[in-house]
Amino acid sequence: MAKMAASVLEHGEDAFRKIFKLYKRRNPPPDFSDVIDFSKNLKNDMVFSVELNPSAVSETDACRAGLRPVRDWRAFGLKEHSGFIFISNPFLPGSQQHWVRQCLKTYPQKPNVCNLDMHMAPTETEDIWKKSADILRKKTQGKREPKTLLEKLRWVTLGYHYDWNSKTYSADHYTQFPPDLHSVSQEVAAACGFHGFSAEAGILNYYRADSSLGIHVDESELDHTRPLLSFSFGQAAVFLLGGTRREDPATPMFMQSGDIMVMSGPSRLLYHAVPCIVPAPTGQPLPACLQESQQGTDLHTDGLMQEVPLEDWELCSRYLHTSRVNMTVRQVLGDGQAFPTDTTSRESEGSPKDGQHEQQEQDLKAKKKRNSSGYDLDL
Ligand SMILES: O=C(O)CCC(=O)C(=O)O
Ligand SMILES: [Fe+2]
Repeated sequence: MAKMAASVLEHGEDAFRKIFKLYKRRNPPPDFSDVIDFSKNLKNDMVFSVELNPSAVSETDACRAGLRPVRDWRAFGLKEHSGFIFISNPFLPGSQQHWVRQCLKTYPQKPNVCNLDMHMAPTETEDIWKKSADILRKKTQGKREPKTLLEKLRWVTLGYHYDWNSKTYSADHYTQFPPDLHSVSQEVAAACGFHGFSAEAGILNYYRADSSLGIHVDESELDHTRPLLSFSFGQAAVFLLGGTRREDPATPMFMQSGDIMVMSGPSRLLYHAVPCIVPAPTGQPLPACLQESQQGTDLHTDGLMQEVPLEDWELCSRYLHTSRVNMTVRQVLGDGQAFPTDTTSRESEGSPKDGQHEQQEQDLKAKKKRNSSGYDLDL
């Protein structure tokens, strides 16, 4: 009770919302000095190193999935958030490019579902990459031109396709989960002690420089004993990890390209949010790990990692100069579990995966209303 009183501040604004607004602010820009940076040598009382299990994933399997040997991973936990594991970029040089291209070129393709499908015909959203590539290549910076479909892409769902309206998954809306993402998720989960993890649903989020993701908890999956995995590429973001109540205070941390987060155990159902994308330092629009060459690596020898042709990478890297892509991977059903026959029951529980994406660039009139892409706007 005392904690509750302390976290609710004057003007009815709670601690999480206050910190969310602080990092979302543009003018003056926020002070990022309290944001945990796992890529640096940390001297932070809240952070501890986590020993992963190097023998859970063979070096060959790790390499097949584009990952360094598990013994070389730098993993961290947070004292206040048991079950939360942060893995600081465990990708092999040159392998992030594969995932970026999958997110921009492959995964948005049918039969996967994206925000544009909510208000466009399937033929119009059939090959977003192809329809955008030539226009994007010719675009001149700073000039006002209509946005391409790739620039309008906000989310893609994979596997069991998340229904943003009912906040449920269902047996009858499933398409094959991408095998490469399934493999990498299985390896990461195993290294963290979760054997037999099965990637069944994915939500990919595409953030532009002014995007944010509102305060929410991911609880629509039916088995919460399975971890939630999150992979980030491109521009860095501030990630806020809160408590079990929406108003609980939140811990800010940077998520940088290649970083992986695992929310498991007690942290599986914690509130979280992404208040902002961090502006890239001037003169360095892409992080160094995305400039590592794929040449000279044996990443592409057995088929899981594909080599990204230069012309594709040019477009991907141009897109990433101002964007961040995040893939969250979920196991929806526990072993032997099935979907309930009446899917409306979860909705009546008041399942709060609300306050989803806020797209600042959206026309102000759309604010407060569910936008046509299926996201709830939060502020
Ligand atoms: O973009 C992120 O880091 C978080 C994404 C997320 O929380 C979600 O998709 O549920
Ligand atoms: Fe989430």
